[in-house]
Amino acid sequence: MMKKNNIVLVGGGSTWTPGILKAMTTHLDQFGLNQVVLYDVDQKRQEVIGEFAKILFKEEAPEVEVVYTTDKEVAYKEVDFVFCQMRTGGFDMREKDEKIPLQHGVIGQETCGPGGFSYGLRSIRDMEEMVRDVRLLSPDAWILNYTNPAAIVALALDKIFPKEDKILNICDQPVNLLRSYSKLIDHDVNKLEPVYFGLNHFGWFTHIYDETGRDRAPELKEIILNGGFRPVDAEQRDQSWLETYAMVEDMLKDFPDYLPNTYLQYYLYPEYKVKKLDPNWTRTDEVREGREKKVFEECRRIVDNGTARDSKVVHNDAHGDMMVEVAASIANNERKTFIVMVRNDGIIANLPDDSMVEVAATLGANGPQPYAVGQIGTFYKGLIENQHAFEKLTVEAYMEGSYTKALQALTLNRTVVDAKKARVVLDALIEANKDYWPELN
Ligand SMILES: NC(=O)c1ccc[n+]([C@@H]2O[C@H](COP(=O)([O-])OP(=O)(O)OC[C@H]3O[C@@H](n4cnc5c(N)ncnc54)[C@H](O)[C@@H]3O)[C@@H](O)[C@H]2O)c1
Ligand SMILES: O=P(O)(O)OC[C@H]1O[C@H](O[C@H]2[C@H](O)[C@@H](O)[C@@H](O)O[C@@H]2CO)[C@H](O)[C@@H](O)[C@@H]1O
Ligand SMILES: [Mn+2]
Repeated sequence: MMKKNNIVLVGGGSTWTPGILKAMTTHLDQFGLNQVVLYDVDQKRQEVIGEFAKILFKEEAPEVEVVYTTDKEVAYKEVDFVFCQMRTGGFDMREKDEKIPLQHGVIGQETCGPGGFSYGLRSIRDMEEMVRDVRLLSPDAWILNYTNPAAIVALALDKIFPKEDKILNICDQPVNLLRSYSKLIDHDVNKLEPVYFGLNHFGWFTHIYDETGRDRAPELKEIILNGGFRPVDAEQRDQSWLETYAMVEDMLKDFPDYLPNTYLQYYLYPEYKVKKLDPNWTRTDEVREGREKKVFEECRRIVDNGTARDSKVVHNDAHGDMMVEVAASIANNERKTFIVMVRNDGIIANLPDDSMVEVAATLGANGPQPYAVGQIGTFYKGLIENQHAFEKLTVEAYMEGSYTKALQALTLNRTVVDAKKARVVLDALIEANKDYWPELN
């Protein structure tokens, strides 16, 4: 009989939580549940989503106990899986991460460049605390992390907890791209086998094999070069995401070797993207007026009506499916393939062992078993080594409280480059983050 798991969702008041919970109710035959706990530091957000969760599970899976709390002792007690998706500082701080760099003529983005650096220094602190708290009450739980910037969080956790073998950092962007490719070639996504290398939000698909062993990447590149690229769920996307996917065509024209992750646009075309971005209206504004508003209004409506059966907003997108399928693959030792972050240790032969690379791996009860990538070409090696140096210096700046390392990190980042600009942006971010960052001297 399938094991029934106790899980906790950290960042239970997240805009993604309803979709993840819905995915849990549709995957109960793959991932058994006994108890779902939602934990958040924000009682108000947690209550809205928590009351929605109670209704959803009462209707779809009444045997599962649902609890929501702001008490860590309740949240982390005897859990099998921690799904972590916190946002330290909330959307107020995301807005500053995006707008402050843009005010200085530099890319302002949640996970890339100075914005990612800024968010990274906030996330590390809370993520470290979460791991320590979880380990006190659930020493054997798997910690599945989605908190961004996942690249920096993954590297920091690897440095702070080098012996941990039950923390896995994952991003849903590769699977979203894979789903979008599958639509372009009208092929079942579950029958496509990707070969992928890079860092999080900084990688490339080299091959997309189908079940006959044929590589569909050349065909996909042709389709995108001739007809552009749209996400699989284009109808639900805001304009900025459609523009982001469209940039894949530009990247392929310039660098036709591989299919790029969408986030590479910020590193390859920083000047072009800065001109396109508006320092007074960024992705945070779009999310606040769009997803956040819709999700909370819908959850309140469901709570008022006492039923979630008629809900269209709380849908089951790639994000929720992947989170549950990852947990199921570990819980049932399914050894399915996912693209995840792991310590390099020779997987990409000519990159530093201590980088946290994003590659395809089978996932089972003993964790990820990555597929070897081998040597990568000079252009990709150069880009990744530079980005890894940025990530490593960011983590070291946090751990050592080092202003110099922070300045080095930002100067190295391809979205900044100029050291004088790096200093101005860093000083502005220090001021904005004084309630969150360690002191940098
Ligand atoms: N890995 C990926 O590919 C991926 C995909 C989507 C979202 N995310 C990440 O998921 C997270 C949530 O995103 P969102 O847009 O829904 O943000 P959100 O602000 O709506 O949700 C985050 C929640 O975390 C809570 N929180 C903050 N600090 C906390 C802490 N220390 N402990 C517990 N809860 C805490 C907040 O109160 C908030 O309710 C972000 O980190 C985002 O970057 C990652
Ligand atoms: O700007 P946001 O808050 O909408 O999204 C930021 C996240 O973007 C990526 O996630 C995609 C995800 O791949 C897809 O499944 C779908 O649900 O949309 C998301 C974006 O809207 C990225 O991988 C995450 O790391 C970001 O947090
Ligand atoms: Mn991501």
